[in-house]
Amino acid sequence: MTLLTVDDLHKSFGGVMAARDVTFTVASGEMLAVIGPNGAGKSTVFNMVGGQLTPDRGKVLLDGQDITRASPQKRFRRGVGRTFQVAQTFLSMSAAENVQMALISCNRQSNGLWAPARDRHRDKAVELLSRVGMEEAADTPCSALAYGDVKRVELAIALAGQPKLLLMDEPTAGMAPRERATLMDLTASIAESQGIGVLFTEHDMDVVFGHAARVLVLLRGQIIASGTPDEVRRDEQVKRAYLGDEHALERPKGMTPA
Ligand SMILES: Nc1ncnc2c1ncn2[C@@H]1O[C@H](COP(=O)(O)OP(=O)(O)OP(=O)(O)O)[C@@H](O)[C@H]1O
Repeated sequence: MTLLTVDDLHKSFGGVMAARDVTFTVASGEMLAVIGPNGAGKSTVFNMVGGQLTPDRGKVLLDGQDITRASPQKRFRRGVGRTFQVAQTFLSMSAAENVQMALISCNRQSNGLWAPARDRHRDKAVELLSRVGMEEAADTPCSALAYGDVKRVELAIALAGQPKLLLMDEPTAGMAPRERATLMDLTASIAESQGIGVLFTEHDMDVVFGHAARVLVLLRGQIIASGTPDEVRRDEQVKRAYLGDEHALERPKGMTPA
């Protein structure tokens, strides 16, 4: 079922066409990666879906509803979630407290008085942490967790908003290769089991070709290819776009075709 429809988006900054004729869809439960060399327009497209940027032309529909001009907050309420880094100031709080804060905020309750809030949504928070395999770390301060585990908490925080569509900007940046695969396997299985569409940008080609169901390639603001990881990897235009980085599109060792 089509969840997100992006239709003919255009965006320019002064003389720079950062996005043009950008059209694609994301289905429920599908992982779609947006890739391209630096400056290709990935963030621009991503931010037009998230609501941080308004397109000059074109439409963004979620579940058939036009959200092109909706604020990020309104999109969030309609089901567009986004992963955010656990803020430095929240690192001293436990994993559960971080998720509880997200639940309090989603439920639009005051979080000004922390003491009474401590128990609010505790069970739900632990349940969300269990979905990302972090139940046992519920009471551990995020500052004491390994980086990959903090990323899982961030995923639980994003899930607190019950997103239909999850936007992940460079989700594995700064992670070790094995941690990257674990996080993306987890994301893919949650997306599939809960019917969440995932749109992510990523520079790491192992993550892209190992975890995306479909890949969209941008170059100078335009989609130059889209398809399965193998289709995209074989595409001559894509190979040329990555010229000078001839190993970027190689299949990671031991991987079978997607
Ligand atoms: N706010 C802005 N003002 C002016 N130009 C911008 C702005 N945002 C993006 N651009 C330009 O638009 C083009 C696309 O940028 P964008 O950040 O979307 O690319 P990207 O693919 O995300 O790049 P990277 O991989 O380096 O993050 C670039 O030429 C960039 O310089």
